[in-house]
Amino acid sequence: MSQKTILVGVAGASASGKSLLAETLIKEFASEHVCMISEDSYYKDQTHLTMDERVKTNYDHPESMDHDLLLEHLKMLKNGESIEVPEYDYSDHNRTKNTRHVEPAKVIIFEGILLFVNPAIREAFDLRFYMDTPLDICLTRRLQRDIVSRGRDMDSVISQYMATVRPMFMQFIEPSRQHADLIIPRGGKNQIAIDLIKTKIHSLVN
Ligand SMILES: Nc1ncnc2c1ncn2[C@@H]1O[C@H](COP(=O)(O)OP(=O)(O)O)[C@@H](O)[C@H]1O
Ligand SMILES: Nc1ccn([C@@H]2O[C@H](COP(=O)(O)O)[C@@H](O)[C@H]2O)c(=O)n1
Repeated sequence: MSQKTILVGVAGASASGKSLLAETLIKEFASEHVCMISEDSYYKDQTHLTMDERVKTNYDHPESMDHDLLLEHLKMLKNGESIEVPEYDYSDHNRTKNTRHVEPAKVIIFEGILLFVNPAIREAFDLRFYMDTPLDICLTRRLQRDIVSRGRDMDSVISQYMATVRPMFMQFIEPSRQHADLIIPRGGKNQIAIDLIKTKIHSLVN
């Protein structure tokens, strides 16, 4: 593909609405080639660990991510090469054996909590957005989502939140907002923000 791929990064707290914003943008660009990749696909392989050990991993610390592979993939997409994105299983706390083949589309939206922490990774994005959603709303949404879709119970969500999710947000994620081009309040249903982002992406694509 000769056309340059625009790489968009959406960061913010867990359950702040990153995926919803990305999915909304994909729908708005209906006829064009836009796709989404989750940073969660780049959690390190944990096949060598037992399930008891995997449960104890701090999934909100940058060390839990294979950011080397993510950076390599960002560079490959920019060079017009396709990538094989690992598939992640939250119930197993591990990558599966499957991958998703992703072609260098016109626009690729990456969403993830730690995307703006590593300088080389954040600089690979043409546009950087940060979801500014109050933490109490994020926790309420995370409780519902993790129990319904990620195989968790209320006690495990709350104890993980207190032990790692909130402290790592304070240490790494919240400070990384300074690297965003645009800070988005009111989550993934903020239609004015969506319209502004669409206009900017259109101007970069054309
Ligand atoms: N503005 C919103 N209003 C209502 N529910 C929302 C809103 N934004 C996100 N959600 C819901 O909250 C949950 C977490 O949102 P999601 O986009 O998956 O967060 P993230 O990708 O940041 O972890 C999902 O179930 C989603 O549908
Ligand atoms: N095995 C795992 C892997 C990740 N998490 C949590 O996911 C959150 C990031 O994903 P979002 O879609 O919420 O942005 C992160 O806060 C991790 O705690 C997990 O619980 N288990």
